[in-house]
Amino acid sequence: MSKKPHSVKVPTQYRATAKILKAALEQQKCIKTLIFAEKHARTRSLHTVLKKFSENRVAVEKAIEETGLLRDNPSFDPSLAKILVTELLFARKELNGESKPVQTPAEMGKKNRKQQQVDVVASAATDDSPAVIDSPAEHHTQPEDTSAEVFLWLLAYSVLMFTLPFLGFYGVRSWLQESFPHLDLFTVNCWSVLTAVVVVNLVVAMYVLKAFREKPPPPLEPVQQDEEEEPEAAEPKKDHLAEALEYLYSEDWRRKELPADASYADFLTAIKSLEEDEFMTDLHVEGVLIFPPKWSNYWVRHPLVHGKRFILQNKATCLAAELLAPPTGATVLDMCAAPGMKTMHICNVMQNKGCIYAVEQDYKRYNTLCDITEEAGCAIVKPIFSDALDLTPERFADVEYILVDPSCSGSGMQNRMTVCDEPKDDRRLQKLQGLQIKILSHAMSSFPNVKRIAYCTCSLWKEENEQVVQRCLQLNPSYKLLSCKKALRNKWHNVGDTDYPNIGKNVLYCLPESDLTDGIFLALFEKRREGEVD
Ligand SMILES: C[S@@+](CC[C@H](N)C(=O)[O-])C[C@H]1O[C@@H](n2cnc3c(N)ncnc32)[C@H](O)[C@@H]1O
Repeated sequence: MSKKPHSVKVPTQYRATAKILKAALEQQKCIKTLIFAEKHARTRSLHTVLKKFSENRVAVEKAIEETGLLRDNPSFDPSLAKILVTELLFARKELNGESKPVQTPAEMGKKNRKQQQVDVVASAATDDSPAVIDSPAEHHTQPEDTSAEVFLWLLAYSVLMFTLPFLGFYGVRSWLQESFPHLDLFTVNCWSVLTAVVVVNLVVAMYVLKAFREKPPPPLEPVQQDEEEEPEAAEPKKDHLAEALEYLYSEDWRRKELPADASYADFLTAIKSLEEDEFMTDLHVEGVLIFPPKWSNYWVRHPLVHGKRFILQNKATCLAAELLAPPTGATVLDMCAAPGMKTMHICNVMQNKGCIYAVEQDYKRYNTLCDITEEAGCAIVKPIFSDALDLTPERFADVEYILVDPSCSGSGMQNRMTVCDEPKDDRRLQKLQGLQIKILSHAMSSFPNVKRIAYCTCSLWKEENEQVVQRCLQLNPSYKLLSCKKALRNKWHNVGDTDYPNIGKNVLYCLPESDLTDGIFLALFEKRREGEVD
């Protein structure tokens, strides 16, 4: 065993990951919390290696055991050994750095790839006292009894997945998600496919919330748990997207870019083939970032999402504010606002300048609307607890832009059990349609200074969409439809049913199977000028 005159340190990333693993195993602490409390490391790579370890724990520990890595090197940190072996066998399949503890398994890994065998070699107990134990190439990554275990798990899993659908009760899917949070969305969605619910793996979309608060939120760095001091108030940075991109690059995300003249088909092809560590900026909505579906759980729990620096929002619903396009300083009425996702996005589009009346008739939901918009620092939002049908022209004479997003069947929502297996309930649809027509028609007839109205539902039924539009145009001839597709520079595919003349081609559908978003319907109306006819 030779001592190196100058030891080379194990890379911070491995040491940090090993530290987290140790705390998680010994103190039963939540890995996510530990990851985000880790100051100096790239949280996403920590997440990847730790996830791989938890998926392959049996195999990793078996490999360490059978090679005698820890037995022969008692001072080797067991957590570091687990991380290095995981990285080598199940993650990047190579190790960074020149330190002896890293170098020896790395060389071994090369040999291993050639021989298709696991040949974990122990290195030094510490950086300065490297010990190399060359083990014969007889240890496989998946020991036989592990395969048997995997087989049994798969069998049990398949039985569960094939049996549950026949139980046929609503909410099983959400029960699965709540009870087994480690099942990722893909797994849960696979189960839903088995139940004949058409669920696609939707891309993850989020946008960067501009710094609204007088005192800007902390910079885009992982939030420190034990942070005591409030960050210094400073001028908000101008380009929030650039700041977000910088943050993502520092976390090893790669941006996939398209040529400026890329079509919507090109865009869809590109997002379908996003690599695990790639993201894209959206083709239609400025500031929206698109990630592969597998990262949905990661982002849902991310501190920057919790801190409302990034707002996770289905891309389709971001189109409402994009199409309404109120300029900075405008006066907007959001007639059915809670919980406030679109209100917040409109506020972002307006750069928090102007005024947004956000109306909600359900008290609990109204409170959520108040909380969400306040937390996000949306200073221009004025929440109003009221029935939208009671709003009077006198009080809202200044309104120029209106969003109508009424209650609907929700048949386009992908996270529900009700997508395709729920029979069409004509009576319910008729009732909903009545309310939708009332609210949209009230928007069109009651406010004298309105320029544009966006109507949207998360339903795929024509009763709530084309038919509502048709009836409201009949009742309010002072309005005309604008082409949503044109507003998206023709970079869109799915429009409405052309059996509704002058309506189908102008309205827009987002469809899960083709657009990888929730199922959403959108229509855009403009007030005619004096004497204007078709
Ligand atoms: C589809 S949700 C709106 C989602 C919201 N725009 C968002 O993006 O977060 C419909 C909301 O409208 C509310 N609502 C329904 N009818 C209403 C009415 N007549 N006046 C005010 N709010 C109404 C419902 O209580 C519900 O919260």
